[in-house]
Amino acid sequence: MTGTDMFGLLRGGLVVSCQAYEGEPLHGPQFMSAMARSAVLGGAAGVRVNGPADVAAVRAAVPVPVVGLWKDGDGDVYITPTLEHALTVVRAGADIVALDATSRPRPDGRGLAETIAGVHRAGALVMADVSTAEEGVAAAEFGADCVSTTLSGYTSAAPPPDGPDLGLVAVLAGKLDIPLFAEGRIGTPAQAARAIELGAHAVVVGGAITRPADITQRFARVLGETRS
Ligand SMILES: CC(=O)N[C@H](C=O)[C@@H](O)[C@H](O)[C@H](O)COP(=O)(O)O
Repeated sequence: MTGTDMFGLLRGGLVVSCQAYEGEPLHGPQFMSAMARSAVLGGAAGVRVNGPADVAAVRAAVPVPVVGLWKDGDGDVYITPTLEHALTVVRAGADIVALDATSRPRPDGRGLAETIAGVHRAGALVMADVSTAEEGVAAAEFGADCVSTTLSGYTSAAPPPDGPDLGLVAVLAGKLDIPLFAEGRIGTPAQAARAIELGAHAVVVGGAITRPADITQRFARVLGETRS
């Protein structure tokens, strides 16, 4: 499938990020493929999945585009930090590889353009996860197929803000001529719709849909305040 076809399938739609970390009750390919199937039943146009095992299981379980990534290492750059990680994610079956496209140095010493070219040679598309408008524009110049606002709020020591960075969505939508994905802390359908109005090609939602412990905590905290 060409990039145009792939992004056509995602236009105006919802990509559900299905991720659970090691140690969490839902960690593991069987749970994440069930989560992805549930998302597709609910109308997801695509899914975003972490790690080769989950990517392979989800690829086999759903017919929609799979955005794959591999969070690894304890450095600043942890979303698909090297070209080798990216190629492993492609081999696992991802259509699009999401990778850190911030201006920070990558641990394998490769530049972003070289990394993107390597993913293209392996037959997949690249989603550039950025934190600023400048990084998004640079990623497009370096050959990324699409940009996502994934890392806004996560590159400094300060805790991330509560809501999504819709300001960045608006600015990048005005600067890019490749698809822009709004991602990060989108917590309500209204915020997702607003991101599309502001020019996003599609919206990625994770925790608000796929993290039941966090969702439960939001309710339990409020009730806890009223319990004696
Ligand atoms: C910053 C980072 O590492 N983001 C990760 C990227 O894959 C995921 O942990 C997020 O769940 C995903 O971006 C969706 O965002 P949210 O869960 O806020 O809807």
